Amino acid sequence: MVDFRGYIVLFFVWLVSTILVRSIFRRSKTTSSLPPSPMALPIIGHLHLLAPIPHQALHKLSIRYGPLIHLFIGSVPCIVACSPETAKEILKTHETSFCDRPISAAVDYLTYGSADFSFAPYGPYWKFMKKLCMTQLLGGQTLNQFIPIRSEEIWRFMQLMLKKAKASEAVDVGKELIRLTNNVVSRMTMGQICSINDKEADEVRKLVQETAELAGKFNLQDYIWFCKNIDLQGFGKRLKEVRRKFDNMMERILKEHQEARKINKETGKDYAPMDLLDMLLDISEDESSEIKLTRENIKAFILDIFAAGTDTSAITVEWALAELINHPDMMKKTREEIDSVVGKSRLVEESDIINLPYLQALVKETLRLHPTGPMSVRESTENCTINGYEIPARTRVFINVWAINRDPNHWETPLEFCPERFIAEDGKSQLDVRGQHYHYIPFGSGRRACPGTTLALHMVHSTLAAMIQCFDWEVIGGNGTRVDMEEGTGLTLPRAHPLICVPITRINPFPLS
Ligand code: HEM
Repeated sequence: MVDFRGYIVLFFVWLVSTILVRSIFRRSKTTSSLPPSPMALPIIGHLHLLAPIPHQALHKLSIRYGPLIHLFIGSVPCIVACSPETAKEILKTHETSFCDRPISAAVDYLTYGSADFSFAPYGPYWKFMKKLCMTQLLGGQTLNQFIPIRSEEIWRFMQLMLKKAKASEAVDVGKELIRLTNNVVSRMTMGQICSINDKEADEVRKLVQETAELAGKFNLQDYIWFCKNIDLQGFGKRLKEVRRKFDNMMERILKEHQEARKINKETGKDYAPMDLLDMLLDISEDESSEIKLTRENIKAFILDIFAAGTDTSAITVEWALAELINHPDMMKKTREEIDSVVGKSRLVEESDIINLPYLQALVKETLRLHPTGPMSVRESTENCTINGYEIPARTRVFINVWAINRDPNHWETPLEFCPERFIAEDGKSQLDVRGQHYHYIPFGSGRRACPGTTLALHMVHSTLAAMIQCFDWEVIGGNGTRVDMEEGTGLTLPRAHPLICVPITRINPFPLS
């Protein structure tokens, strides 16, 4: 027994001294040329400084330590860029050194060994998929082909709101919006399946939510070197279960698609791809394709689109509505604009958006203060010098989009919600969202910027416009009129408290239905 205790004491002495030697060695080897850094703790590094909401905590640190900070999350070296100037250095001047994304154990497992697009290293496969996204999968022609899907789903959502309004029932706005965007993405990627069957749609939604949660969870195995092979938090079992369910669903849908394609071929019917899965299957069967898409690539790509494309757009609409409820003058102005362009006898459509500059400015201002990708994460692929500091290869890079979008050196009264800042003198909406201006990068910037920007803007504008055109929104809870704007925790900047409202019908553009 005494011997055993002795071994335990020896083990702890060894552990503590190893940690100290590692941290001293790490410091003396690197501190001179790295960006400023707060004091780190052994083992966890600066992890304790990131709570409760990382982008907010990092913003506070940057006020004290400057726009480029060096941190250790556990034993992983990181830098954080919190100003437009440092973001430009990383995203433009030295772009090619920062085109990779770090891959966690959970992401690697969920994406079939990083067979996806969002986390693929910057190389031939990523370039092939990016081109495909921009020209086919998420390109203008495909998005036009799917206009009926988006209008039908908005129509279904509005019918539900009408029903709630009639019964004076409260709605969890965010939850219903996620249902809407999930239906749109499901139908675009895999066809009718999910929208016909509500139970199936709910299952997909739960699966996507759990995937996002697991991918975003802090996993000790990724950050603490001696936990690398120990699953102390028990994530392994949950990951296996989620991937098993997702894989079963995808295999079933893939088989259905393949059978339908076979019948089409046999009967010699005219064939046009119906959804993204069809397009991906076409490419995977194309012998002359420069890259052969595997079944894993296809499944992982679909997962990417769900994970990146559903919550982000839904939560943006929820934040925009919350801001409008708190700013009745802006609600009135947006409504007047919609009424004057669209009238009161039909529902606003995607094609109207171009004529609604105030609505566009409103969405831009929402994306400035509430960017649903609050931090863009990259990894350096080679040694690089930024602002005179040496950034070693394999350093994790956080671009704090949330902090940059409210930088007081670039924005007047940055914390105020003011869509007018996006209206040019000629009355048109100004300042593009696509990463050309480094003080406003809600969709990131450069080669790895968001490929879903156009789809997201279509969804956000038309859903929000329809909600404003047809309903007043009476807030339940809080003080009854003002909505609490506290941020919650999560990868996509969710609200801390759900937005619960009773819709009150203002105009009903579906009188006969
Ligand atoms: C309001 C909605 C959205 C916001 C705010 C948003 C924001 C972002 C941001 C900040 C990034 C990282 C960019 C970078 O590293 O520079 C990103 C990447 C990405 N987004 Fe979006 N996004 C939205 C909607 C969508 C939609 C609708 C889709 C697809 C259907 C999508 C697909 C992706 C993909 C695949 C990536 C990874 C790209 C790559 O690694 O090359 N996003 N998004």
